[in-house]
Amino acid sequence: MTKQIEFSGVNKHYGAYHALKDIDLSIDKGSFVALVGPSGCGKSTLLRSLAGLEKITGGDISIAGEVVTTLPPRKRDVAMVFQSYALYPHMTVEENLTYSLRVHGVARAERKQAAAEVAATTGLADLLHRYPRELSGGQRQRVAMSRAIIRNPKAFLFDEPLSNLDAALRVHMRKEIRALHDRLGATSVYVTHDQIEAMTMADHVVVLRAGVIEQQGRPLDLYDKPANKFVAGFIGSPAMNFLPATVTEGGSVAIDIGNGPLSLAIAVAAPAGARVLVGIRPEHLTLTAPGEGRFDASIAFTESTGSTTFVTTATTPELMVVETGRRMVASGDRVGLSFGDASIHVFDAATERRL
Ligand SMILES: Nc1ncnc2c1ncn2[C@@H]1O[C@H](COP(=O)(O)OP(=O)(O)OP(=O)(O)O)[C@@H](O)[C@H]1O
Repeated sequence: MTKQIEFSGVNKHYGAYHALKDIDLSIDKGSFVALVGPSGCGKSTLLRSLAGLEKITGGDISIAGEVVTTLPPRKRDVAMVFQSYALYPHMTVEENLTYSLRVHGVARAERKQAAAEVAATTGLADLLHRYPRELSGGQRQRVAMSRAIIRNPKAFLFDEPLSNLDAALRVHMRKEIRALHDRLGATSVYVTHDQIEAMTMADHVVVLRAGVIEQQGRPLDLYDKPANKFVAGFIGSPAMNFLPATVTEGGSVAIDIGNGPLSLAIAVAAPAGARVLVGIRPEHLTLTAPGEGRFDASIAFTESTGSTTFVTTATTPELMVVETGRRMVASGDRVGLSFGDASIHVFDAATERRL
């Protein structure tokens, strides 16, 4: 695979604040990479550093084999798509699309042709004469993308482009952006705080926390083998349950919940007596009749969306169970809980690393 973008040892300080810490990241040509993490983790800073909108304070960034660390944004040949769309309100869609071509001295006829071609790809052909205020949110987002496409950049950089849209349109636009990426054979870097968006759109997900890459990999690899408690809790919805547990003499793990210690048929590489955290995803817990599961619990409350029921147990800590379909249980009911040992994750309680 050809590398299209490389961050090597990238650091960014805002005064005394260390916003990016030794970031090493390679992005394959043609791939769709999501940068995801909680507010303030540095994902926008990383994207803006790639675009040249922030000056990094250490390390290097390359685009298509060329070191661009000291180049200004316009010389990097990347196109940024923002959440705010950043359209010119006094220009029509066509003028917005062709603005960068006009600045670069491209002739009028050629500009018109380019706008018509891109508009045909993005479904804007009938809207070229309109002004941004005459468009819906989704259409404005399409104009913003079209304006990026028309420049034929080396990479598309998206900064939370869908956050202004309602839930249904967001789901639709995710597919549209991904389809466009595939059609163009583009390289895309996409910043989002929404792990579902990252998981569903990207080939490669990079999880950031406090300026550090906590883990990167294919979406389902992060789901199946989170490297630490943070990633385990961040990827997957609703979030993974964590239970305090102790490593037993035989190298197994005993959870302390419900009716006394519950031994799991797994082996961990930690000394007997070590404190660990057992992670179980809500979708890997199932409800049974009392006495027929691994342990019993009372139900604190239930929430149903019709297709799915979220059940919270009255245990310490409380557990979230996701059941598909409707479940005829109510708060106060006594139930059993079952799970397969293969679906268990174990983390060191002190370092929070996967064992
Ligand atoms: N110009 C600045 N001066 C000082 N600190 C800054 C500046 N810009 C960002 N920061 C800080 O750097 C950290 C990373 O900011 P960044 O915008 O990259 O976060 P983010 O992960 O994109 O968050 P969000 O999802 O909230 O946008 C934050 O703690 C932020 O307060």
